[in-house]
Amino acid sequence: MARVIHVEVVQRLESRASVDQIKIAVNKMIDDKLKPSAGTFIKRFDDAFLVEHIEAVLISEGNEISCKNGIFSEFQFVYHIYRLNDEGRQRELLESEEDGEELSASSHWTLPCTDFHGLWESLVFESSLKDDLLSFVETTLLFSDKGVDSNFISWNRVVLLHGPPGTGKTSLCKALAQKLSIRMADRYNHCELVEINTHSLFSKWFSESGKLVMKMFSKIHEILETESSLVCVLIDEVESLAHARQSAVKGLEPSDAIRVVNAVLTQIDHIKSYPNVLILTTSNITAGIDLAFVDRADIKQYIGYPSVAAVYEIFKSCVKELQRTNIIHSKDNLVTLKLLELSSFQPSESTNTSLKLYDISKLSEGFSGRTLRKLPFLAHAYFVQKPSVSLTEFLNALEKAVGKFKQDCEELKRT
Ligand SMILES: Nc1ncnc2c1ncn2[C@@H]1O[C@H](COP(=O)(O)OP(=O)(O)OP(=O)(O)O)[C@@H](O)[C@H]1O
Repeated sequence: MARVIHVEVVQRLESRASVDQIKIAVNKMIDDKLKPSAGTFIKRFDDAFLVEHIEAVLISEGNEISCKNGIFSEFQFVYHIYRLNDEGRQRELLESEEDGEELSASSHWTLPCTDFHGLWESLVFESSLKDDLLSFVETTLLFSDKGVDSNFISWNRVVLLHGPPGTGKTSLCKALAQKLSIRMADRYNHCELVEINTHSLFSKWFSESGKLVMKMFSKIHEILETESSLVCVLIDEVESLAHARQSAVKGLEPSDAIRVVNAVLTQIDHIKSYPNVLILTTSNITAGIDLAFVDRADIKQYIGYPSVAAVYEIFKSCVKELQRTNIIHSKDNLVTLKLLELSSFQPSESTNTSLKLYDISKLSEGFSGRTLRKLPFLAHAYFVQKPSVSLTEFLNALEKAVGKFKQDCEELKRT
């Protein structure tokens, strides 16, 4: 059986080339290249047609794909050719009839969009977490689309990602929506991500806020009426809905609060009946959240702190970005962790810098992804302070930044 390889091609907005023309040109590029790097965007092309029409190509699956030895013939290529929407975030403002004040109730993106381009690839998790999540959701949408009776096989379209702060939950939801819009473009020709701003919903209590929530959801209903549209609704920190409801019940919040929460929950229940909706939720608490629709989520995925291997990959991607921008001027490549393992972590000319980064990664275990992505910046700000450095100098600075960060955390704990 052939293994599927996804070839995601970003066509330039102004390009009028046909799908077939693009497929032929990209296929040739794959054949010509000795080792197209799987999992990273290819942005430089030799072929004039590709330069004119294509922004980037991404080949997913498999790390060691080499075409010269014929391995490619065992794969089946699935092409996803798309253009990136560059309109950015559209805020939906709701206006109070009472005093004309505006409330930013939700944000919308038409997908796939520039804002989330490459987000999926930038997130590093254990083994197959991302692929499993994508397959779960694809199956969910397929079952809904085919009208499988949920009395026989039960499933629903709710995903809950939970875990400590800064571990990439929100980013993963947005990246997942973007990936679906690319991979399922055959089925859905319009895809939208709607992020409900729960915080701003509770920031000010309008007496008519329940009505405003209904107004906001009526637009989502409108999109959902078109079968070929997919709407991904993101509710970040879903526990804030449960908290607000509990506080309201205990009389700690104004009665308007409960009106907003109930309106949101009722609306979620309504839109859940559409087969072309996906509800993505995140939470920083792992204990049960008192909300029925979350409780019934099929996919409850814990997202924890990155392992040493993931830390290494995250740092490696940061180094690559600093090399691309010439802040690190030496072009020496860091090897993959797999290669370090194969060399039994033995120091050699080709592994020394990678081993240094591996040691720094071990020191950084237990940090969130958000902290890890900030550390290279802090390393430069505190310990480099010049426009361009060698990789070794930079790694020394990174090690110091990790030490300083740990010390700062300790001091914070003591105060
Ligand atoms: N596993 C990871 N791999 C790569 N980058 C990560 C990872 N986790 C977090 N990040 C980085 O940290 C940033 C913050 O992540 P995000 O806001 O998605 O986390 P979160 O879990 O939703 O946090 P919070 O609960 O505080 O909202 C992201 O922009 C991303 O760059």
